[in-house]
Amino acid sequence: MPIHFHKMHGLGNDFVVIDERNAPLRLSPARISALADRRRGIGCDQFVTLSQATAPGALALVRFFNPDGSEAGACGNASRCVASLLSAETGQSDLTIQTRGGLLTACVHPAKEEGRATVTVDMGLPRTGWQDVPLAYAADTLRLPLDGEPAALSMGNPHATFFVQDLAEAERGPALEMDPLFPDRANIGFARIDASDRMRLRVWERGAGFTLACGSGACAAVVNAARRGLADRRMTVEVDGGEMLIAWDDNDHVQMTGPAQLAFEGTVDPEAYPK
Ligand SMILES: N[C@H](CCC[C@H](N)C(=O)O)C(=O)O
Repeated sequence: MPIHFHKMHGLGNDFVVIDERNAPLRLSPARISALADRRRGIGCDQFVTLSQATAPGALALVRFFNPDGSEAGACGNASRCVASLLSAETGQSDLTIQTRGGLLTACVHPAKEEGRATVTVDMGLPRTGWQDVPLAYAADTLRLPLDGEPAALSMGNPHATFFVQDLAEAERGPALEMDPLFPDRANIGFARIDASDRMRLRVWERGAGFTLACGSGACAAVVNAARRGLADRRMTVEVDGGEMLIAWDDNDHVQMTGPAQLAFEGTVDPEAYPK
């Protein structure tokens, strides 16, 4: 049976969003991977499903899948996109979504253009324990025992941030994702601090490769920079696809503000893809 999907993006980090709140689809990882394929499927950096929330007050349970079929506990850019969809559906500008990483509240700012919104998501508390990331063994998450001494934390998904002068170092991303220090693999960020309130960031995403933007990676990079005393708690993060504003508030929650854009809608028959 053909199903409806939204194709959306946040700063070029792109998503297929499927609403299965009324009819659970139970797509297998192989099928998600096939649908996410850019040549043989619809193509996306993350495949996103909305199902019935189990937490009171949440509008949907939102799950994020990488093109390799693995599941991520958090995705900042997709959270903004889903919030804008649910806001259009309900008329609410403040809303809550449930993710594997926890409950997230979002504020959808009044749209200036059709199909494009600016959204702030409270991405919650960064978790800096070595078991939170997780790491394979106890180590200081402020300076991991790896060449370049990245800092690591969880935003609901694992991130390591390297502070570099030259973004060409990002070519180390693929090998670092698989480093034995990260039993669940990790998203690997390379941040160049350009001013106390500005950084340039590239992220090699676990299960997805380089993307034009990584919201949770931007949150992690700003928190890690502040923890290391390298920059302010509020920064503009420039990624390949544009800019996000990240603020690590006094209550330690991380607020992420950026765009959410609808590209197109369509229908697809999942049965036509390998199981
Ligand atoms: N693009 C996403 C992150 C996806 C993370 C995923 N690659 C993982 O395995 O954790 C973001 O905007 O936060």
